[in-house]
Amino acid sequence: MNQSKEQRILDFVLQNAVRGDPRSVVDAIDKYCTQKEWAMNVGSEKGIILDKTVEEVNPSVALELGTYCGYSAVRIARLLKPGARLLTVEFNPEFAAVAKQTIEFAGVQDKVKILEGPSEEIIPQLKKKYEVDTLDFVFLDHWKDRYTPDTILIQECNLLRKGSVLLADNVIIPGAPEFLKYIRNNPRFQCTNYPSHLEYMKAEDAMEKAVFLG
Ligand SMILES: O=C(NCCNC(=O)c1cc(-c2ccc(F)cc2)cc(O)c1O)c1cc(O)ncn1
Ligand SMILES: [Mg+2]
Repeated sequence: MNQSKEQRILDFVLQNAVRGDPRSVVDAIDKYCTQKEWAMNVGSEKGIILDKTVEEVNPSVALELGTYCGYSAVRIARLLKPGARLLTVEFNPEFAAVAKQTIEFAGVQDKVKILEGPSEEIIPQLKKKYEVDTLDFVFLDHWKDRYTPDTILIQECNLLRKGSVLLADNVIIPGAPEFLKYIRNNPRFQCTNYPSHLEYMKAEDAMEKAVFLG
């Protein structure tokens, strides 16, 4: 049966990264996707914006929507303090299976829990089933037309607290125009735009940070 691109990326990580070294896993994926096949990881340039935001927030509980191969889960988890955790939601079972192996190879599996299923089903389970009180940090990187409904759902489920930080990937390409309109016109969020580029390409992209004001 033909290997998927995501399987090829994982194989490259297993062959070229160092087990237990998250940085080497991130670098191996970036190398493969630069030299061999493009893939929708947040990438190294936007990855620095992600890193800085995670370091600034220093979350105890972080949520990622859209795990894909686990690249950003490894980037986030490697920066978490002892006892902090990342919950990452992936709808696609093949992606989730690859991400699990990437996360384990990087050695951050104790900090990361992959939740398989549609975000609209999982978000309402976070408090009771996954023992979440509030989310300190949310990275939105899943289907771009889910950014707005899931941000509304997260608020309806009372998962944000004063100072919770949302960071959204791809607000220019593929684009999340409705999300930008929603979040920038919502007085309960303080927004900041971070211009960047599409992963592994020259095309312009950007990330949007939104701090919940309570
Ligand atoms: O999360 C799910 N898909 C990936 C979302 N992410 C993207 O679509 C994405 C796309 C691009 C992108 C940019 C330019 C281009 F020409 C093609 C793709 C870049 C990115 O950085 C992304 O993050 C998903 C799957 C599924 O089956 N069900 C529910 N959700
Ligand atoms: Mg993305």
